[in-house]
Amino acid sequence: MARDASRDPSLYLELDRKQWRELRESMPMVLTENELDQLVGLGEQVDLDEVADVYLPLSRLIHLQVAARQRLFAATSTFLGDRQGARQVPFVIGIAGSVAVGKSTTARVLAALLARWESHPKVDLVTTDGFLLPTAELERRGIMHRKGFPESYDRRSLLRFVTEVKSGAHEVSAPVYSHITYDIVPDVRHFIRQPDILIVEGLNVLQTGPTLMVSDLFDFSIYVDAKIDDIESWYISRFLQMRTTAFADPNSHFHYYSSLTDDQATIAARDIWTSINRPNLIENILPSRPRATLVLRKDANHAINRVRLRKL
Ligand SMILES: Nc1ncnc2c1ncn2[C@@H]1O[C@H](COP(=O)(O)OP(=O)(O)OP(=O)(O)O)[C@@H](O)[C@H]1O
Ligand SMILES: CC(C)(CO)[C@@H](O)C(=O)NCCC(=O)O
Repeated sequence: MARDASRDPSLYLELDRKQWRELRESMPMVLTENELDQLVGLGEQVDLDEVADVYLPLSRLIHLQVAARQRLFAATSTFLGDRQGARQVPFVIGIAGSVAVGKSTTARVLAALLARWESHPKVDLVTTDGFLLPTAELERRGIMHRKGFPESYDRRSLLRFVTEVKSGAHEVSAPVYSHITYDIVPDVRHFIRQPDILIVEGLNVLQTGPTLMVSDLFDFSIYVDAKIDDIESWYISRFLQMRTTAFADPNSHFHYYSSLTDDQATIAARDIWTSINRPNLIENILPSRPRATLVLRKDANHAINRVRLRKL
């Protein structure tokens, strides 16, 4: 059996929440309860204690790394004899993890905290959903049932997009995905204009391959982790809740599900989980976990109680 590098104690530091929280040092709490409520997704349970214990130390670590990374870029610039002097290169953070694990909430909370630093106030967030192939193309390729798998994305466009942002392009745009229509929104773009920090959130962003991939451009990466059975139950309960929220919209691709009973909806959700999202987690997402700079591990109640940091 292949050796699992993530078990090598010399590469990683495992900390429980109490140990991690001490690394916050004097970072002030900069979010109010109200601001936090706007950031937390359906079914997620981040509270101000978790922001203080988990996200503030993380914001401090990333802030230190942004400064260090600028010095590294400056070294290359000196080597090249670049007379313009070093420019600020956007710092790119990848956030990976299963469907329904809470990546987008993590991304939004982190973006809000990082934007409070004076030295890097402009933080942008994109999700790789926008780089899914349009439904018509997924159908043409016969892979509608593989949505979220690596082959369902336009990976070349995603790589080009992040490369352009990092190269300092004045304006770069990404396509936009709608969970309501379950498809790319025609003629709508998300514009990014020279951010200090770009967060790229998506299931498979930590994947590597024989060619250059978006993961090669990350300066820091986070994997949001939990037990598979816990994520399944979060997926199912979010699905049940969506009957009266997102699915209730007559335009929703899933509108039909809004009229299902609890039992019927549970069966439907479990079927989607078992046939699409779980296999993707096992085959593609979990194997990318050892690569993450930081793993945030959640317990069944969604609380982040363990952190694993790659120190080398
Ligand atoms: N079918 C849907 N209809 C409407 N909204 C949806 C649907 N599926 C997911 N969402 C919402 O879209 C956001 C992102 O969900 P998505 O499935 O892309 O990611 P996820 O991996 O489940 O996200 P997360 O890890 O943030 O829970 C979440 O806030 C979720 O509540
Ligand atoms: C859009 C993705 C792929 C990722 O966000 C996901 O939410 C999705 O639609 N997965 C396909 C199966 C499902 O509807 O859960």
